[in-house]
Amino acid sequence: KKEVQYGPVSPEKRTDPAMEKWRDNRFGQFIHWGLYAIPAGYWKGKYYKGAAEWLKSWAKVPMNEWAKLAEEFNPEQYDPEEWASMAKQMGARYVVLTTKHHEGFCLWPSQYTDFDISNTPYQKDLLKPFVEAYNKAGIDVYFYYSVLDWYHPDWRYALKSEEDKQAFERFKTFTKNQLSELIERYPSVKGFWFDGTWDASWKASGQFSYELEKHMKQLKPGLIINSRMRADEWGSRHFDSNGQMMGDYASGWERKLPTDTSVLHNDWEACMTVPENQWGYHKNWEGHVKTPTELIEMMVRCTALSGNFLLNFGPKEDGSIREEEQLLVKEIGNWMEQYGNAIYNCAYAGLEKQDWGYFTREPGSKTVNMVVCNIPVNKALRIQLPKNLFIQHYEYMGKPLSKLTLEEIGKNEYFIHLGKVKTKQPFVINIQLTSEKTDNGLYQKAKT
Ligand SMILES: C[C@@H]1N[C@@H](c2nc3ccccc3[nH]2)[C@H](O)[C@@H]1O
Repeated sequence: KKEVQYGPVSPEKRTDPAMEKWRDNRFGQFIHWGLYAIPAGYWKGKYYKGAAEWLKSWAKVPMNEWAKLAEEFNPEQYDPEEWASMAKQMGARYVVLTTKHHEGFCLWPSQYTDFDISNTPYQKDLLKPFVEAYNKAGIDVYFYYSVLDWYHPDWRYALKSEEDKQAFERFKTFTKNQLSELIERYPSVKGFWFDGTWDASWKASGQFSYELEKHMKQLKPGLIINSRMRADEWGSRHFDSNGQMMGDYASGWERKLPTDTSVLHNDWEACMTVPENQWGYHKNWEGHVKTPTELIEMMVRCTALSGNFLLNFGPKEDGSIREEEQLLVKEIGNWMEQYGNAIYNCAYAGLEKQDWGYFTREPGSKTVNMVVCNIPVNKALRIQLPKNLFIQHYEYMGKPLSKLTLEEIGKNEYFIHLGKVKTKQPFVINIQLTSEKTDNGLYQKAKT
């Protein structure tokens, strides 16, 4: 065990109401919006296939040229009420919006930089109406904030000289000032999603990130901060040098999902793009665009492993939402309307995973949700229960199933026979578990 002075600030599994609400939310909307939405993946007529919010880097654009984009940023179609109503329709219970991405441009009028919304034709604060609209829709607001800042003259990737160290001290003060400013200006914010914290300079600032997390939680008790914000004094990120998670939930799951129950030890969240790797708006998505069904299954997998799923949207420069994302709002929204109870407030059910899909369960409930994503060729859904549990009741809410029959096929082992099924989306079967074996003729031989 190593001596770690600047590791976790809060306990690993907070039980306060704010953290319980974070867990209950389960499904969130990520929004990446900034100057990068203007060029949208093209620079001087050339197409760049990399992530659009990184275009400055791919096209090697000098900052004084990139910063000129602020002179044309004027999102006249920006309508946060419309965004919030779409998020509500989709069933998102929280939202994470980029206040400042790696480009350093701030969507709010910051007193600590001139590279912000006040120096654009639009001028007005974008965050205030956003926070109001989403809160009014009952959706919790979180702020994404990139430590990495390509615009700020005192940003350093590494601390190689005394000059670097002095510059980075100024940069850390700037960072603390901006974060305090965001909490003070928008006090209903529920937490921060830090990014851009992989460089040596930040890894050498473990004590600072420890004290910054403490400072922010003193400014706003209950604040929720992701593990990506943190390094310890040894440069270990997300988890300190003794493996203790820093921050309030593990946020290393970017465009990838966990596959086993080892994640259960901590709260965690996976963030996901609709195309393979685009967060900011790109005019032409290349390659595979995930379908609503794929994204629904990812969300279910996260819930089944007690994690959150954060689905990304990249609004256009004018503030409008692209067609593909509008389709997701509708399709995912329909599914959540019918089956959201298998997601919200749910978590790992404690049952052995089966190939046909996922079990989810509201902690402490006797009802287990079977979210069926892959109908077996024999149309029989296998269930293996722990030895002291039995199925007392089972039902399907919704239409696609004609009838279900339950067959006991072994010790605490069952088949649910589906009969005729017609469905295009995953569906949910509820089973009631009981701890005593009731023989109410439920276990009739299956009529297959
Ligand atoms: C949530 C995502 N994190 C940013 C990002 N930058 C990266 C640089 C290297 C490897 C992964 C990265 N993810 C992406 O731009 C997006 O904001």
